[in-house]
Amino acid sequence: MDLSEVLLWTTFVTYGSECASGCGLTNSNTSKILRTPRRLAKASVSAFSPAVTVRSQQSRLNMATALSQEELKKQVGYKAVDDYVKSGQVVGLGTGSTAYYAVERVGEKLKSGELKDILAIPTSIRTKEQAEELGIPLVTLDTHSKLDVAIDGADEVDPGLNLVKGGGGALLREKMVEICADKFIVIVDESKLCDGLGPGFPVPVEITPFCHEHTMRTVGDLSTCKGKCKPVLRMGSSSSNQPDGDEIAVTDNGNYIVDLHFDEPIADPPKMAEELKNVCGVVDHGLFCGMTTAVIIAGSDGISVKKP
Ligand SMILES: O=C(CO)[C@H](O)[C@H](O)COP(=O)(O)O
Repeated sequence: MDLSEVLLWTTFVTYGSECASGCGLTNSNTSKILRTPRRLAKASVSAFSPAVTVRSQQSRLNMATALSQEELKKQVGYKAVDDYVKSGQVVGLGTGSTAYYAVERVGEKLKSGELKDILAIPTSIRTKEQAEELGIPLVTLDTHSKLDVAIDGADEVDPGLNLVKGGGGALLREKMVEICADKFIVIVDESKLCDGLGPGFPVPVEITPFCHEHTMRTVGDLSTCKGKCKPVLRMGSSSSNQPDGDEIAVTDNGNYIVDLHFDEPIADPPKMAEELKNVCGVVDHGLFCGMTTAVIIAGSDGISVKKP
């Protein structure tokens, strides 16, 4: 065994050994897996489908892929809590299928007594419900404007640790909470790393329902967007950018989401962030620039940490 194998094995024993049976990959638990990431969509669907009783060799392979990706999410979620959350802290709880495991770990450690006096601020209704089920004491930014740490997933991470977030539709609350944290810890598997934001995952923009078509046009005409992206109004569930319904998707805040589909990497994400923020009718957007304290990345070679 070389060093990377030892690290991977140690990590697996610590964070992943219960995953095959306990990470939630049962049909009754699929609702807890908050969003299926784009690269796993097909694998996960076949793995979760109750109708499939005889699996082909390919779908068994898909099942194995899904399991291992869930293991990776659990590893980073647990590690972020183990490394960064201490008793007495105010903690931001992210949203999504990776953040799910960080929330789970906080609940577990509070129950065992390993963590005490935690106050948590959830970034979505889904996360609030999960935290309440686990008995995690909750507060809001109204009473606690300063957080010690926030932990969340991301849809894309560029080499400068700028992020695209909001695939799960929680970008506004995520940004409001995470911007108030002393440390913002991002947890991803290595499929989320990219050379440039944009082409790998559409950039979500939360807009007011009032005159949303006008706002979409205005966004599409920005210098950083015009001729470079296609704005698509999110339909169906706000927690997925795959159209899965005929109604316009509505966020936890009662707003709509436009997903900006880019073919080429965004040349200047901070400039685009500033342009978007200046549009009247845009509430916020999924570009999280200069916010990251550390990214914990799970890959086939083990866990690594990147800092700016
Ligand atoms: O921004 C988010 C939700 O609004 C999520 O953090 C992001 O979409 C990553 O989700 P997942 O861990 O399920 O891939």
